[in-house]
Amino acid sequence: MIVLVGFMGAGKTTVGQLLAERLQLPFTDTDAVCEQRAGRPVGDVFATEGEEAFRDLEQRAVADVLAGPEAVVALGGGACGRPATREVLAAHTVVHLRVGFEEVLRRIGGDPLRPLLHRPGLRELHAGRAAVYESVASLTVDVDGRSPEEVADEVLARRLGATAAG
Ligand SMILES: Nc1ncnc2c1ncn2[C@@H]1O[C@H](COP(=O)(O)OP(=O)(O)O)[C@@H](O)[C@H]1O
Ligand SMILES: O=C(O)C1=C[C@@H](OP(=O)(O)O)[C@@H](O)[C@H](O)C1
Ligand SMILES: [Mg+2]
Repeated sequence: MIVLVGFMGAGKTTVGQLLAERLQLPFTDTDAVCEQRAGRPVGDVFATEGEEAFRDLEQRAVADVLAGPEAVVALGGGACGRPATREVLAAHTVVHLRVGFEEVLRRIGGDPLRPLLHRPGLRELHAGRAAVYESVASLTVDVDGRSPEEVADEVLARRLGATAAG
């Protein structure tokens, strides 16, 4: 598996789709799996059942997807908060798409569909999560100011380089 982690707006979903096309692998987004299982959008689950209920649903979705057939997988930005998820990730190639806080605001500052964006303390959440992403990542790619294609190219070049080096 190639698993993409990083903060909201890093481009996990966008770059994941590109990578899957280039590698001719299926693409799975764990938010989409959660929405399918819940029968409604992520924001609705947050609003009606609360964040912890969403995290439970997300933890199960991630575990199931990572136990399935080979794919490119984009996680939701908060999925690595669960210790069980961090443990499962140890068996996979995990790429941290590292995005700066200002870039997050430029990309998705106005998006009403991401419930956490509109909470106080977003900058602190961004800073705190960076260490968590780094703790699970086999590879970190900086994405600020770069197109999805450029980011996908770098992931492929560095991943293949890492494979060739053993
Ligand atoms: N490299 C990029 N440069 C500019 N905008 C991007 C880039 N990657 C993604 N975006 C845009 O940023 C937003 C968030 O991208 P998305 O793939 O949903 O991120 P994530 O899944 O990490 O939250 C989308 O509107 C997307 O079109
Ligand atoms: O960072 C987070 O806690 C979240 C990120 C979202 O996914 P993206 O990272 O794909 O935006 C989605 O799972 C949910 O809104 C919560
Ligand atoms: Mg996404």
